[in-house]
Amino acid sequence: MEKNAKIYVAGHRGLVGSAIMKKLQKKGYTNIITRTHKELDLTDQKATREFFEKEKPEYVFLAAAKVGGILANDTYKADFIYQNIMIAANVIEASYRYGVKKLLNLGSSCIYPKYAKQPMKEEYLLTGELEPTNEPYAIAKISAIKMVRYFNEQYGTNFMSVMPTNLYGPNDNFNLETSHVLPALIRKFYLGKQLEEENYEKIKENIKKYPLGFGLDKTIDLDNKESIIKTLKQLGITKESITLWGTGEVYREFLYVEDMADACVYLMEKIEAEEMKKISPDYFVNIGTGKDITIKELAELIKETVGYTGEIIHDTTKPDGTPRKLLDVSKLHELGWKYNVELSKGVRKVLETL
Ligand SMILES: NC(=O)C1=CN([C@@H]2O[C@H](COP(=O)(O)OP(=O)(O)OC[C@H]3O[C@@H](n4cnc5c(N)ncnc54)[C@H](OP(=O)(O)O)[C@@H]3O)[C@@H](O)[C@H]2O)C=CC1
Ligand SMILES: C[C@H]1O[C@H](OP(=O)(O)OP(=O)(O)OC[C@H]2O[C@@H](n3cnc4c(=O)[nH]c(N)nc43)[C@H](O)[C@@H]2O)[C@@H](O)[C@@H](O)C1=O
Repeated sequence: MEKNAKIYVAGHRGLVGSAIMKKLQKKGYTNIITRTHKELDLTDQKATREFFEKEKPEYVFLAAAKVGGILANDTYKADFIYQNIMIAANVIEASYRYGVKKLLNLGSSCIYPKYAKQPMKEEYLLTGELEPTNEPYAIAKISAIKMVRYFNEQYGTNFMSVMPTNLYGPNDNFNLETSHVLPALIRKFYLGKQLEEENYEKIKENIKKYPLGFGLDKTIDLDNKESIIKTLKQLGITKESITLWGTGEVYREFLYVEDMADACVYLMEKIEAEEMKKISPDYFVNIGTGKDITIKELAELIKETVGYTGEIIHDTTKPDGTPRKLLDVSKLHELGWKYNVELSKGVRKVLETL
């Protein structure tokens, strides 16, 4: 990729998109184009084609998607399947139609079967039933992977996909209704700690910065201590305890988003679709650390890091999701890339941004 190549980062304000932007700017790329969701709704085929026709990007990072944690995926199933299929279909087809040189499509580790053998190799795709809580999202992600493959096969495009594990980092989604587990737990323990120390000003600041979700932002009175305590209690956050969803017995793997951005730029710079085809006939590679922990262990790590002294409670009325989804990252290592930021360090870096 030439330093003045025209690069389009779709989803540039999101967790991954913003990290890719920072990485590209740091590496001296000077010609990056972006559009906010408001400026360009990628579920709109006409608008997407008009954008590509006008701007003619040479390289595309497809990091725009409707994304959320287990509760959001389980609640808004139609939105997750429709919006993600449309975004992928429109961007991949327009990239072919307007001659994009190379496209990197972001999938997800939840494309693999619920009970896949661990660690999961790229070839395990579509070898078993999916995890119901995020089946819509997974189907949309699998469709995008297959679109990349079949555009390459039929039209000779140079497109490829990556399958990241659970990602976290600065600029994450901290809305306690729609977020993933890691940002949710960092925020829950952080707010619990402020309650222990009666730092109501810090709590007020945090709630002004990030929505709580569940409609609570409309009902909380930030100038009333009782209202703050009552509202946080509804979210399972008190001085005495923090409530987690599910049994806490399931395993998850976590990759710091700056590592993810580094891997995406590395692959875009160094790998062509034909090389990716040697890894998988569907032109994709897993991206992760190759290490996982239980949600219980994750909660203990975050509790320690934050310095919260209360108890941990498990609300087993909430879903666990898939029992484990550890990625086999041996192919990624063969391509010459390895993760850098350990979980304990990444958690501390996120805590600093709260
Ligand atoms: N976070 C994670 O743990 C993982 C993420 N991924 C994948 O990485 C990619 C990026 O995810 P992540 O950064 O976490 O998600 P975010 O939600 O942080 O960012 C997604 C971005 O896409 C934009 N967007 C959503 N819908 C549209 C639309 N219709 N038109 C234009 N823009 C839109 C959002 O804008 P706005 O907010 O304004 O709507 C947002 O800026 C996704 O493909 C996701 O599936 C894969 C595995 C794990
Ligand atoms: C990233 C990837 O993977 C996502 O699936 P997931 O990993 O199951 O999502 P999750 O991070 O929300 O949950 C992980 C585990 O953690 C538990 N858990 C405890 N306490 C909280 C909690 O407070 N919030 C959340 N969200 N989970 C909690 C929760 O019950 C579950 O057992 C897809 O949605 C999809 O987005 C996808 O592509």
